Amino acid sequence: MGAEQSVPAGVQVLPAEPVPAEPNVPASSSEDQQAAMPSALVLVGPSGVGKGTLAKALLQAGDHYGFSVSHTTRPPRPNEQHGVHYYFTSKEQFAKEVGEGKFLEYAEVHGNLYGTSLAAVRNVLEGGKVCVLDIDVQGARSMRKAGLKAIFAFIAPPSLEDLANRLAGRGTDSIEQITRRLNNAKLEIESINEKGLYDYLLINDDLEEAVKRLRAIGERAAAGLGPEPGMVPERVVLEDAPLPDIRALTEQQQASTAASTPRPTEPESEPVAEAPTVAAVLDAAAAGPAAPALPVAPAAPAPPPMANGGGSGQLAVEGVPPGFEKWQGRVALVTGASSGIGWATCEALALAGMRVVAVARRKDRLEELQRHMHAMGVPLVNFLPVVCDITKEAEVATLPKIVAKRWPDCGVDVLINNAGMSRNDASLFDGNIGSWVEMLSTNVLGTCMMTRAVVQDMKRRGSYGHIVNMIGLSGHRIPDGPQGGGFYSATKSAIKTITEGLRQEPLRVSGISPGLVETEFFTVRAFGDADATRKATSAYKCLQPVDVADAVMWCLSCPDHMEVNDIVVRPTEQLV
Ligand SMILES: Nc1nc2c(ncn2[C@@H]2O[C@H](COP(=O)(O)OP(=O)(O)O)[C@@H](O)[C@H]2O)c(=O)[nH]1
Ligand SMILES: Nc1ncnc2c1ncn2[C@@H]1O[C@H](COP(=O)(O)OP(=O)(O)O)[C@@H](O)[C@H]1O
Repeated sequence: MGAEQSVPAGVQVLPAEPVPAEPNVPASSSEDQQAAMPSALVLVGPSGVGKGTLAKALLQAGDHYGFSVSHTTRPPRPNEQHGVHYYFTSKEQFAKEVGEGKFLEYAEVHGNLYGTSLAAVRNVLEGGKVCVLDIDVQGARSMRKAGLKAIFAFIAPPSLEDLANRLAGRGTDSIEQITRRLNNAKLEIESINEKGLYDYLLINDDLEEAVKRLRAIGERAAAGLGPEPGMVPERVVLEDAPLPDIRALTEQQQASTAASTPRPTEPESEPVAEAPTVAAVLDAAAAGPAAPALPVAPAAPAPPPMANGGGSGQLAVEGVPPGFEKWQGRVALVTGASSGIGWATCEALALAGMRVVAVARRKDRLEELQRHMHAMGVPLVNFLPVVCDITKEAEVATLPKIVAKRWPDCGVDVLINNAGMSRNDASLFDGNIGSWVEMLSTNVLGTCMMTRAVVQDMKRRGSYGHIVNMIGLSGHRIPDGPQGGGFYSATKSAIKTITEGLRQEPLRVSGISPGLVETEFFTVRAFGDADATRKATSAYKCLQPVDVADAVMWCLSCPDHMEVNDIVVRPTEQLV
């Protein structure tokens, strides 16, 4: 295979070269032993590309193949049978079995959970057969890390247009689901460039041809042979072609099968016009009237293994507090995400499986947060950094649109109003009015505008979530009057009142009131004097941002009948 190759517009991936003849190299005795054991064959690729069809063809081709039946929380399609296509299960049961260590890997895909159980793989392998797995990209990464003896084949569509046609033609998914699957497809296709993830790239253009090629690969797996080298191009360049009109395609498909097939009910919402890459979503947002969003760095290699040894599957197990499962795959927006409590909260939410929108003014800090997320093993598909000033009405109003563009059938379910600031020249007696305005704009108006934008969006979607406001200890007492604490405290008691007021809405609202937390708050208060934080926080061990993030997670994890209204936490040694 050559090195980097460019691709004409509209053509999505480079074709892989045909499978060469078997290498005529005599096997060593240890290779003989290895060869006695068939390996697994992992099929990965976007929804609708034909993995299921190819797997079925393989299984029909000979009895040396067995299928690993996965578990899923998605509802069965009309033609699907429990125990044959999937083991269909509830979220609660899935979570319980994750806790029991039943799964080799699991991941959230298109909003549902899917997992490969040890038993499913063992059943096939113990019968001496090649275990065929149909899993998503995250699952493939986890399986690679787990060291499963397997050949990994990425199945690509000839074009996104074809993929859309197949999804629409299958008639099993709503327009919203097809849109979501196509949006994910681009990112999934980009995973071909992750070095060492796949052994083969197979374009499922002509089905017969694709089956033939897959059977040749399957023969190797059956013989316990490894993959041939060089079967994935050095680099696949994905042209950013607009997504086909899904609604029109679906209508065409339905018209052609109208006589025999009942018309599926169409959701209310409009499909998005295109399924851009991560960078394109953000670029498109940046081109909007306001709220310039952050262009994402080029795709990085697969994240390093986490300290807990987890891939995406384990991430969710280790990071999820009991009761938090209900938020997995849903969207949280955190303001003031560039440092301190906001940063720590983004991290906690993402590690527990939420999609996180990180909002802040400082682009460089958001870029750093993005790199940090990647290093922690958070799939970047779940992270949306947005440069936005919460005191600017137009920018705030754009945020729900940016979120909907990135995750089409989603909206903000959890809002963490964390951004807030103080100034040390804002005493009530001779304070700088500019500093008063700044505090009022950020702490009160910013919080209210953000809340308004999110609540209106929740109303529109008919889906109410949870808002957590950083009230702060200053919402309860006046700490340092001479330094202007009076004005700052006034803004924070406003947040306390606003938090209470929001409880009138059908959403859940919580407040958190931390005392001294070791953050840049004090540096900002001192107009950038970096030493100010050290001075303010060195007398005793202060709270850490992660302590407050833990409190946020607890608020969100409480059972539905329980609403945490305000948590007051101080460092043990803080007296006032
Ligand atoms: N990680 C993982 N992914 C799975 C598993 N089972 C299925 N998937 C993937 O989940 C995605 C959605 O599957 P499904 O809802 O059946 O729709 P499909 O795209 O039509 O096959 C596909 O990419 C599957 O490959 C599993 O056990 N683990
Ligand atoms: N090479 C191909 N050409 C045309 N249609 C195909 C091809 N491969 C699969 N299909 C069709 O595409 C649709 C999606 O295939 P499916 O196996 O369900 O995909 P997946 O399991 O990857 O989601 C099915 O209707 C299938 O018959």
